[in-house]
Formats: sequence, structure tokens, C-alpha cells
Amino acid sequence: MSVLDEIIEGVREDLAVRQERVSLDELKERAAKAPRAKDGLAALKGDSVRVICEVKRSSPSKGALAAIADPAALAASYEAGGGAVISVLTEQRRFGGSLADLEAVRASVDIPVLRKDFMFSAYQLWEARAHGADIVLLIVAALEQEALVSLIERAESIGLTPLVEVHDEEETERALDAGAKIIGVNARNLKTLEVDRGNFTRIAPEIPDHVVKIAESGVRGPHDLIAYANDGADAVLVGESLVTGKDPRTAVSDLVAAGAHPALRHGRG
Ligand SMILES: O=C(O)c1ccccc1NCC(=O)[C@H](O)[C@H](O)COP(=O)(O)O
Repeated sequence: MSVLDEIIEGVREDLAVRQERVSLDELKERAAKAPRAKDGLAALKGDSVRVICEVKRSSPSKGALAAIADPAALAASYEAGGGAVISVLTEQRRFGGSLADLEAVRASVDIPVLRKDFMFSAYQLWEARAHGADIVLLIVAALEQEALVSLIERAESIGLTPLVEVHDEEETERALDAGAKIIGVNARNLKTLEVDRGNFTRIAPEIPDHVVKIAESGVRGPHDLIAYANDGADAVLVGESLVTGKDPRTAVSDLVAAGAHPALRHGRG
């Protein structure tokens, strides 16, 4: 079984428990009371390279990364550093996250919040909205085409912005066929868990200009952001280097400053 299949099996089991406790109708009621969703698309494209900052305690590739006792405080420091979006990993077994983290982060920042999880059902989208998410991740490798199309439509219909994640050219074609407006190219191979930043270099030219391009994984500092930006990234998604560093606010502001350099402005905005 692949790592992705293993993760999804655990997510299905945990989801079944939550579905026993909270009905879809209850979730919809909570979602109706949640503050209006923020515009994820607008936050991710502009005349500088945007930085998506992740709350990530652990990962299948690295194990424990950081305890993160107060995800709200971490998110606030990301926002203070100039982050454009906060990504909250809500998967529990391998990443140590939760919907409580999502809710705490939502309450602590004004910028859009991404629920980063392994989504395959409308119930999870309603959960995301009910707990304050503005953006949701949809991983092409985890979804049949019909499900991908339907989840994109459903997400948009409830006010969420879908970020569609791909790993290769075939998945990119599927994402475009499904109508994705934001595509994240993940440098992390889901079979080997190795990071190859060249993935973005190879795949970005396949993505039309009107689609927002996000380079995910493997950003260790400004030099990686600049390399991704030179290959056409509108935004980068950064986890490990921020949660393992000493000063997340400064690390984010260094990335944001690099992304605002006039030399990177060509074709942006
Ligand atoms: O991080 C992992 O090991 C991982 C394994 C399997 C599926 C997804 C995984 N990570 C999720 C992500 O996409 C990253 O958290 C995100 O892109 C940030 O990457 P990084 O800056 O390298 O932590």
C-alpha cells in the first residue's frame, strides 16, 4: 500500500467517527454561522510572490518536527511576518493536526486559512467551512476525475476556494480539465517522499497564465523561493523550515521580502 493510500485509510476511519458524532445538517448550520469565507484567489496572486505558511507538527517523511503547543500564536507570528495564507494540516495520525487547530488559527488571524488534509467527501468540505477555512486542498492523486470535478464545484458553491494539488503532467492535465483556478505543484513524491524542486520547473510551463501557480514543499529559505519564482510561481507553500526554525516571524518576513524583489515582478499581478 502506498503512503497516500495508508494516510487516506486512516482519514476514512477518523472521518467515520466524526460523522457518527456530528450530522451533515449540523455542520451546515455551523457553516452558515461562520464568518463569510475570505477570497483565497485574491490572496494568492499579486505583484509579489505570496507565502503560504504551514502549521505542521509532524510528517510521514520526517516524523516529529515541532510540538506547536499554541498553533494560534504561531499563525499570528506568520501573519505578522507578512504571510498571505495560513495552511493548517488537520490530519491527525501522520501530521498531528486537528479541526481544533483550524478553528484556533482562524480566530487568531485575518488572512485566509487553508485546510490541508486528504479530502474526498462533501462532508469534509462542510467541516472545513464550519471550522473557518477559506481554502481547501484537493489532491488529484487521491481522487477519481468525477470526484475531483464534483468537489471543486461543491467547494466553490459553499464559498471555499479549491487549491488543486498535482505531482506530474498527467495530474496537471486532469486538474486543468476539472476547471482548477489554483494549482499547487508538490515537489514531494508521494511514493518515495523525496523532494525534487525540479518538479515545479518541469510542470509550471504546462499551466496557463490565468491559473495561479503554487510551488509546494522544499522551501528552505529565500533562495528556494527565488528559484521557484523564476520558474513562474505566484506563491510558495512552506512548512518544515518555518516550524523547525527559531524565529518564524523573521523567517516569513525574509521570504516575503525576497518575493517582493522588483526583479521577480515580470508577468506578475
Ligand atoms: O510532508 C510530508 O512528509 C508529506 C507526506 C505525504 C503527503 C504529504 C506530505 N506533506 C504535505 C505537504 O504538502 C507539505 O506539508 C507542504 O507542501 C510543506 O512542505 P515542506 O515545506 O517541505 O514541509
